[in-house]
Amino acid sequence: MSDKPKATRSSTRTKAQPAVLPTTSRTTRAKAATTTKSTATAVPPSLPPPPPKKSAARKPLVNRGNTDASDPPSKPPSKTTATGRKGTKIVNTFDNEREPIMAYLRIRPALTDDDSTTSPYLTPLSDTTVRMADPQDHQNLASRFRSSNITPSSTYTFSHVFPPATSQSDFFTKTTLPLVRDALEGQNALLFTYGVTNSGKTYTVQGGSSEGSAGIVPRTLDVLFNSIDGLQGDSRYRPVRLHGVELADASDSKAPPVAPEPGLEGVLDQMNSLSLNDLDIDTTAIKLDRNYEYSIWLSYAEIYNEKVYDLLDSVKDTQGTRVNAFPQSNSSSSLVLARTALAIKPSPLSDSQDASITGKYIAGLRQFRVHNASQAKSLVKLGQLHRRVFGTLANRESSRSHGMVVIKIMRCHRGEKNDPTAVQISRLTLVDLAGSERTKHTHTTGDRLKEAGNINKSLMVLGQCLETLRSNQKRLAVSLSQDGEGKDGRMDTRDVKRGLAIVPFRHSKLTEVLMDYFIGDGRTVVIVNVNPYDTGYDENSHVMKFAALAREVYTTPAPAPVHQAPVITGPGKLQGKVIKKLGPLTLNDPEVVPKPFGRKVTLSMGGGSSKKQSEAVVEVLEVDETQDKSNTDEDDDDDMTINPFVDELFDEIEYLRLQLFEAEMRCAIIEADTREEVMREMEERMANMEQMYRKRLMKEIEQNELKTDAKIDMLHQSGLFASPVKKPTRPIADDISEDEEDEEEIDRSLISEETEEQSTSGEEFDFGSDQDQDDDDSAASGSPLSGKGKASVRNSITKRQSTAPREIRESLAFVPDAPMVPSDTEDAAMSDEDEDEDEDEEESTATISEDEEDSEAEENDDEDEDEYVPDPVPKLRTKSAPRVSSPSPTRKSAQAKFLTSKTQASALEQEMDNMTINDGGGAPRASSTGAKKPRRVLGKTPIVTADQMDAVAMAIDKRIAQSGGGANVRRLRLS
Ligand SMILES: Nc1ncnc2c1ncn2[C@@H]1O[C@H](COP(=O)(O)OP(=O)(O)OP(=O)(O)O)[C@@H](O)[C@H]1O
Repeated sequence: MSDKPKATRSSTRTKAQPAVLPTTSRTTRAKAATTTKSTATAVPPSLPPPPPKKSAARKPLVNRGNTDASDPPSKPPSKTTATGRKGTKIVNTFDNEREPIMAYLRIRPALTDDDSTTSPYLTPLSDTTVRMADPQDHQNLASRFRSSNITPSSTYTFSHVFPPATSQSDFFTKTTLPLVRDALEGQNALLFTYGVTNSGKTYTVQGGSSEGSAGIVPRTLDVLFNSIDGLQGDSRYRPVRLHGVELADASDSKAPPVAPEPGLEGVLDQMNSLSLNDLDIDTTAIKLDRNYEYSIWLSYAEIYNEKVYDLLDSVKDTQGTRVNAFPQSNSSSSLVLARTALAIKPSPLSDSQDASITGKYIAGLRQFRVHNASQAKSLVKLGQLHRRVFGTLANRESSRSHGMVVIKIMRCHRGEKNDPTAVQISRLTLVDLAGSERTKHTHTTGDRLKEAGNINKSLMVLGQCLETLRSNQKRLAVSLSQDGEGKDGRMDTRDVKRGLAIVPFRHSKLTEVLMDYFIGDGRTVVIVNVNPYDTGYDENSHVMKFAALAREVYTTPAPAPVHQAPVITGPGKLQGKVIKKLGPLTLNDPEVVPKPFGRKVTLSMGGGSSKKQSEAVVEVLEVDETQDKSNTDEDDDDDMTINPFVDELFDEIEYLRLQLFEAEMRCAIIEADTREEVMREMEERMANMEQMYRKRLMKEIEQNELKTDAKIDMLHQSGLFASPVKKPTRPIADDISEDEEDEEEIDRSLISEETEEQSTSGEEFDFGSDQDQDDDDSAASGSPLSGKGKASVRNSITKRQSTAPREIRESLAFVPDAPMVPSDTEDAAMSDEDEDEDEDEEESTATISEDEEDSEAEENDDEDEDEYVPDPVPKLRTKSAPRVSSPSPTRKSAQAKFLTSKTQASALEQEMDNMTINDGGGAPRASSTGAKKPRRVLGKTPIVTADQMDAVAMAIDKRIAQSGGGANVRRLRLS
């Protein structure tokens, strides 16, 4: 009797939320990756864990080989202590049992040519870390403006990373074999795959069709039956509900319906090749205590559209008759298949010793005792077929249902075969989750976000549950460490637990069914499947985050419960209950069939090289679970424990949560739309700006052309082109610039014209005459420059404005206002003006600010531009044209400047009058550069040498400098 398995559930297992020390290493990102590297090498997580101690009352498993090295070091198996803030030792009775959820990453290999040419966005960095970088980050505009918080590159840490080349056998050995061992030794275990569509979840769980590709489920069955070979007993009991056992009846000894119904088999066999490879057998065997007898029970459920269905139930028509003949394509009527959803119920208190165990079971889920692996695999195969018919045909592209293979292992000591309290039942649940993607191959941000609304509710709630569990565990650990102070290490966790958040297991069928695993009824493993060639970078980022979250949740692996007092249910009662649930359906009975939901699916068959393809239409009726009135007393008791107010609150929370989710989705969609709109608008604006600048450029080019034309016209009008002068005939001084040449050309031509005019009028104009003559002329005309010759010079000077140095133009051509336009008389008068007034004017000129000068320069520039279109010559003479302008400070200073300029001009004229220009034979009167040869001789035109021109320029400069306007001129020159 010493080996008799006791009711081993320790009191600590009753804690709903296992405590956990605040973890210092968040395992998600690179930071964690770097901190965990050293420990990861110490305990390679890839190694299979060492076999646990064989014991009926199993010790909690800690420090297992597959424990993530990045997690805080596990406590010793004995009572552990935590140190409070002031060093008080706190007894933490949970620490020795807790264990993080294991998360393994499996990277799918490249399957198509497209895949192999694309570079994967997932790079394994080590055995435990991967780097994920968005391949389109630099090209994709949407990713640049991504509205979500998804980063373009991240490093994630897992319990172990399996590269694409990992074989199915290797993967099974490192991830699932430890769980199979646990289950055989009486411990519950859960494994589920998580990933987007096409990432390899089904391949991982069920396997492929090639040799060696058998997945986790068939290998698990192989290992189980290899291990219990010779240890199978003929127990009088069978498992019921979650933890309970009851007396078996005669039907249990019958072979399970391992083959699909005849009619369906014919169709389905041809639809697709089945994934389970019967020839692919795993030969691994686990050494077990041979004092025990074992029996294996199998059930297969599906959660589809938030309803739970039994995949091992016979396919029936609406009359409840088993389908034996499948309609062919030529059949006039389509077959209507019906199935009823099963209810999820709380596990009765009588099934377990501990009232706080709040697990739930699928009421009415059929389970079959299987005697060998082949039988078991056939059942799984049948379930797969039913899943295809009822589930995935609604969406051929992807599995949208969660497939759940539940294997129950019942063991009892050989010496206590008839003692129901000695029976121990453990569960191993293998789940192939539906694709977690929010969308499939949608390329635009808006569409992708819109499809995000279709996220599978079950998976979302699963994530929420893990999140809540994690935060609760952290809070609990912190509270425990604080409460322990000053209490001699004793603590009461009840108060602490009252403040914890409610884990929303009830919000989805998936989490309801699996909840007992998360609250400490077994070990949990998450397998994350990723297809690194898929375009769903964002979706895969969510998957990675889910895995990271899962790794921060601690579960409490513990021995499966032994029922306290077996409910010996008579076969009739049990059978009747099952028959009531699975029996014939009558559509007229509203109680039995509350809300039938129908959909049509078309099955194709044949179509091979030799066979003709045919189709059959099957109408599937899915019925909600019945409100079973025939609950046992235990069930009723359990239902009573559910507080309706809490139920209401849950509903309210669920409603609010959905609303929040919808609102967030709407926000995200609006944000994405707005971003797109703004982008479009920006692009439009940029295009418009480009067009506008192009137009402006063209306009400027046109204007420049016009200016050039105007210049040419000027030159024409000045007679330069009319009486072309051959350049080679005149000597050109090397240091004379092009502009100066032009000016001189104009001057000479004007002087020539003037001289001709003089000669024709008989009037001799002598540049070399004395000052008296000039004075006479001045007196005759009332102005020193009134003579024709002077006028000519003046014209010449005016002409020079267009090409002369800027300062000269400034000083000579500036015409601020019409009333101030100088006439020759005014010039003379101005020259006689009061000296004080002149000084004032000069002063005001000197105080012209830089800005004003600039603005004036701009004005002058504008005026210059104006002068070119379309008749330049009159424009040059617009000095006398009246201008209307309102006086302004700028204008005033401009006027002052004009007066200065005018003074300068008068002085210049005077200077020029005083100059004596020698004839061709004479030497220049003033020459700073020495004597130079006359440039040319034009008829009777007096010859002006270069030296004379230089002398004139120098004189102008000098004069301007003397008159005080030099500062402005110099500034202008500088500008
Ligand atoms: N490790 C692997 N080695 C070889 N082929 C693989 C591997 N993983 C997946 N595949 C192949 O990739 C394809 C998609 O895999 P699978 O159907 O398992 O994806 P899934 O995630 O289950 O998709 P869904 O969610 O739509 O059911 C299949 O053809 C499968 O054979």
